[in-house]
Amino acid sequence: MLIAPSILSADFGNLQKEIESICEAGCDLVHIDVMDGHFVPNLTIGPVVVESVSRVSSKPLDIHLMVENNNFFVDLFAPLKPKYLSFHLESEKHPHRLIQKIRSLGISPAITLNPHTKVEDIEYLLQDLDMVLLMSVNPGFGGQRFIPTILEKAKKLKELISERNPSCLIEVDGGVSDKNIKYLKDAGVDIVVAGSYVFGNEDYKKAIDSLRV
Ligand SMILES: O=C(CO)[C@@H](O)[C@H](O)COP(=O)(O)O
Repeated sequence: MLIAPSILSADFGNLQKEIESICEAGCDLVHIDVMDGHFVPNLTIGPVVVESVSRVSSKPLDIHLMVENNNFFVDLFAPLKPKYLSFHLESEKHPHRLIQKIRSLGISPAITLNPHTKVEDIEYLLQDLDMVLLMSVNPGFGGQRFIPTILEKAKKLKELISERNPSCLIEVDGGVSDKNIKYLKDAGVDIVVAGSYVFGNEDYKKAIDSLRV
């Protein structure tokens, strides 16, 4: 299981220290939530802050766009060379085209599904994706409760992935903790995003290690 702490729950007054601490604590990716105030009712950070994060992070960036105008935001963030760049299926009319564009920029393309969206909706995109991000809360805020139906959804997705593109990874984001990590592992999840669970713990290493099942 790979662990990607979401910096949405970090102390933004001490962001450099926070990033260095999670990297030293052994995280695998640094997860960055980009929100535009339209697709979701919250606003977060832009490329200026993310560029600063990339300079102090020793781990690759995993950027999750929660925006309406995906093309505009892909152009903004691609120069920062994240490992993954994901966008929401629900906000994109031409997901296949955007996946090709992200790949052509040398970045691993990923797609995100809201809790209500069926995994079958991306069946014919799977062969072009490196990762699928399943939201286990409604996007927009940290600290929400985990939606358990995501476990069934992850299992269905795993089946589709094994038929269509076994190297595509499954990431789950929202309400992840030591209470549900075993179920996520059993459902075939490869990467978990954890915000409040990691940053709300006094010992980041202990929190990250507890998710490494
Ligand atoms: O994308 C989002 C929220 O939209 C997530 O990345 C949250 O930031 C995860 O926070 P926790 O649920 O782990 O506190």
